[in-house]
Amino acid sequence: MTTARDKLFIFDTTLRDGEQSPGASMSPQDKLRIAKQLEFLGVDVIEAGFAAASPGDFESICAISKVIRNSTVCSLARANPSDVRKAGEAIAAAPRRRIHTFIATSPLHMEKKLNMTPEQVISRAVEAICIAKEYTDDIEFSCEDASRSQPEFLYRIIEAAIREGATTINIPDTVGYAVPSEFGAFVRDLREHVYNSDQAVWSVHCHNDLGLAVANSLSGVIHGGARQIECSINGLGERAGNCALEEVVMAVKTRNDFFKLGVDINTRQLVPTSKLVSSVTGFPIQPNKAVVGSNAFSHASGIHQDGVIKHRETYEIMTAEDVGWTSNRMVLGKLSGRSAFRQRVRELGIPTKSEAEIDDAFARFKDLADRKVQIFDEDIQSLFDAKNIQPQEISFVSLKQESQTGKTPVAEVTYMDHGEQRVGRAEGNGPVDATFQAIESCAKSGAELLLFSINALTKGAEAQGEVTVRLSVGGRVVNGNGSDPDVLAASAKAYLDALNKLAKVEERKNPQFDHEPTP
Ligand SMILES: CC(=O)SCCNC(=O)CCNC(=O)[C@H](O)C(C)(C)COP(=O)(O)OP(=O)(O)OC[C@H]1O[C@@H](n2cnc3c(N)ncnc32)[C@H](O)[C@@H]1OP(=O)(O)O
Ligand SMILES: CC(C)C(=O)C(=O)O
Ligand SMILES: [Mg+2]
Repeated sequence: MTTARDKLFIFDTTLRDGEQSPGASMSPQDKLRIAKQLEFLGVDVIEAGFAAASPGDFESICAISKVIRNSTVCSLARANPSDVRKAGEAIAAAPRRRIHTFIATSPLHMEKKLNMTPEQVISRAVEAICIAKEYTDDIEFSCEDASRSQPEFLYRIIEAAIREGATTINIPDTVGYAVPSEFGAFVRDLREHVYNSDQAVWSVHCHNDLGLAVANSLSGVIHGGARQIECSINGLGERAGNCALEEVVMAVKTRNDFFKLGVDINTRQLVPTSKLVSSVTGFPIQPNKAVVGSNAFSHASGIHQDGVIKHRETYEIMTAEDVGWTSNRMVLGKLSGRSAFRQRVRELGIPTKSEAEIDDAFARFKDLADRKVQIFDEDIQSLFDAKNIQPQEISFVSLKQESQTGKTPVAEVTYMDHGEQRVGRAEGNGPVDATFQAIESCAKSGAELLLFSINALTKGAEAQGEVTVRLSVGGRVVNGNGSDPDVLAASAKAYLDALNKLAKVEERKNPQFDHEPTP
């Protein structure tokens, strides 16, 4: 447990600034799911929305306030009485509740946007804080566009805000204009010149227009003395986004020797939270994204793979498990070496008689990798299978489909499993899903579908469809392919092909593998 002095508060704004990402609008149900996950992750504050923005946002903050118990629930409000009252009403049910009121303080914004004098801006801020006090004693005040504001004006407005009752002072780099050393010094200068600065927690809110949001936030903490960082999952936010929560948290944790600050975040929930936000918003996570990208703990080059196999820390500064991945990953390709190849062969349970046999297969592997971008487990298997081709044990027989607009599609798939005929029938979200569910109703493999793609093998409406599915079970990943003029039949064939490959991996690992059909 960390003490108040050395604790760094994590203020999550995925549901407010995150939703300002063009295209990232979230339904109230989605927001509630994300809020619960953020609470589980352990964030100190959840900025649940902007109550005055719409009746939907108001209701969604109310709903979140009713269920969240361990994080503070916060609503944003402009510095006007009606926004502040709406925010206060929306968060009323939360045991820990905060009103976050803001007004722009840069000459540009005050003159061109607000059309207010600096004195009017100060009195608006003070009035908003005064009204907020009717609803809570946890009040945050933000000087929007602070990094382009004049320090002398900021001293005055911040002093007035704290005097009126603001308990957190947030310094936003609203347009991502700051650079790290300058921003840290800027926050420190404000803290040193505001006479009552010690009566509030100082916070930073950095945007990523120049890709500096995490660096600026950390500088605000280490050089400026801020003790709250405003951030969002996957760095979601207005324009180029906000400081990414997963990055800033792991920076502080991994370099605790330098930061010496406590963050009470359950880091094993970072990847699940990132995946949830990505699936709700439809914003994919780039593979090379720090911490939560699929490549963040993947090693593709032989020298690195060899190092990691010998001693993980040679090329990893965090563990994959600590941020919520199942494990790190060795990706086999043309840059891989013998070490990683040998390890994968063993993991797949492929029997080998000698090092020479592995060397021989490795030479063929390099040749294949020169021609194929990604090498999957079944490609490795096939290097050894070439001499010992086994018949397909699971094979497609026929498919019946019932699809009609407005009705749930139903599929019936007949297939052979080690000599037994199996017939599976199921409904699904679409015809392809119904087909896969029908197979799973018999096969019960528990496989997760990682990829589904269709290509036309020939031109024209009668084109043969080639389907690829990628399945994962217990860390094993295989691809299955199927082709047929009927893309649904091609999909069923591809799924069954992948199940075949999974079964072969099991057979190799455990020769006693039971072929009895599932009842
Ligand atoms: C930096 C940030 O991220 S700030 C948060 C940004 N988020 C959002 O804007 C999302 C939610 N916003 C909305 O739904 C709408 O903009 C509303 C409901 C808040 C306001 O809608 P409208 O009343 O139609 O106003 P509109 O959005 O066109 O203009 C904003 C008005 O607020 C004023 N304003 C802007 N910021 C502030 C502030 N912090 N305090 C007081 N007034 C402000 C503007 O000067 C403008 O006033 P004007 O209409 O008198 O010129
Ligand atoms: C409302 C404030 C904190 C904001 O989002 C910004 O200035 O970027
Ligand atoms: Mg912002």
